Amino acid sequence: MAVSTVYTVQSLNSTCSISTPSKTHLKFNQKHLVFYTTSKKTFTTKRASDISCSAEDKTVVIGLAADSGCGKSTFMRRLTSVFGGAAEPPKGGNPDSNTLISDTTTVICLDDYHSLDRTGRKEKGVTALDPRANDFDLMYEQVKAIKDGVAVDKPIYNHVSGLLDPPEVIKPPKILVIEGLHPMYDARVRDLLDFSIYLDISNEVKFAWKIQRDMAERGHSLESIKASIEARKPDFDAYIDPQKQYADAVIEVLPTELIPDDNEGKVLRVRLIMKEGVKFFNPVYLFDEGSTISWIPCGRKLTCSYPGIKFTYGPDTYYGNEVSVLEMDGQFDRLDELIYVESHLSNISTKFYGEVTQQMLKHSDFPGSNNGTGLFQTIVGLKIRDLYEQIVASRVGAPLEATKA
Ligand SMILES: Nc1ncnc2c1ncn2[C@@H]1O[C@H](COP(=O)(O)OP(=O)(O)OP(=O)(O)O)[C@@H](O)[C@H]1O
Ligand SMILES: O=C(CO)[C@H](O)[C@H](O)COP(=O)(O)O
Repeated sequence: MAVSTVYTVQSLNSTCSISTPSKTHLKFNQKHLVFYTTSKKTFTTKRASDISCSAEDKTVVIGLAADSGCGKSTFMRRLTSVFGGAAEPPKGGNPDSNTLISDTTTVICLDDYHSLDRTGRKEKGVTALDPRANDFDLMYEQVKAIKDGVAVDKPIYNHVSGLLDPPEVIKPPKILVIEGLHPMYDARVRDLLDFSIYLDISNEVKFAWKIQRDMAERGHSLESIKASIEARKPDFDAYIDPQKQYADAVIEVLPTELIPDDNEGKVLRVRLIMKEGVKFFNPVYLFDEGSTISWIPCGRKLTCSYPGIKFTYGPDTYYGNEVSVLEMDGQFDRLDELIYVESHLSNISTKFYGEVTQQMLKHSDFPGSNNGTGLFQTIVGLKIRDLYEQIVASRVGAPLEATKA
């Protein structure tokens, strides 16, 4: 007889209210929770989306969207560093796993939800950016399950072989980051996100970064890089780029305006676009919240060589939403002097004076450490830590969801 039970899922961190026969065992198997009777025979299955779990200890889910080669991995390294501890692939697992696990965070790559492997995409004539090459039902079911404290068997897309490998177990972490092409594409997945970020790299800059990586590190020719960018563009414009309208924070990377007709693409103008009114997220500001400010910090306290550095800050609208925008054009000559800039920024969610500068110095070898990309990625990392801590604090004392009769 079915009875309503408040069920603490074994070895997981959540309490779920599920209608089951008493003394059943639970296991998450791809899209479904499988209920076993004590004799271990499969009794029934239930979709993860039909289960309600208590808020306590629920995984906080962060979405990071960007095209390939746009700095997601670099951003992830900065983010996990803010929480301390190294992020590593699952121990003893598939060496080609795309997952990175640290004490606090688990980063999963949404490429793992490609439903078509490399050959399948070629046969069907679709790119990996096309929604038809991705399994959004499974993505939703599994992210929902993890958020509810249930471990999942997540598939692995192997970038070396281009095949779908056997799945790996993902246990619910404190913070789950879903990074890739489509974290905000499917409305159901989007609704699971506690915070979302879009890395918006302009075509000129994307091209320069791709050349740097794929020519220097992967031996691709200039023509093949150009052809790959061109081939992806229609699907990028149709399916990836529109996600930025949903992001709580966008890091936009553009060519500098400090050098007239610059075509080198080395000096960057970076804009941190922060949505107003997002729960647990207070946008960063320069000098005076809500004002419009233009600031050139170069002089006695900040060494700047040509073309210098310019900050701007102010309110704006972005896809119909009220936002605050902090912009940095130019690059730092001396990273230790960043403390001067840091001391003029507010709401940066540091735990001690100079934490942004410390993080930037710690990872001075990461790409973008001398400009706004590194600075704003570090700040967003600190804001995510703050958001996580606020969510956890808000849950203390939150009542368990009532058991359904
Ligand atoms: N802020 C930056 N400044 C300059 N170059 C950068 C920056 N971020 C990334 N790059 C360049 O772009 C390349 C790709 O960066 P990264 O691996 O972080 O991107 P990704 O989005 O994770 O890529 P993929 O999805 O293809 O694995 C780096 O090797 C580097 O050459
Ligand atoms: O856009 C991508 C996401 O990073 C990749 O191109 C996609 O995952 C397909 O992978 P591969 O190029 O290895 O077949």
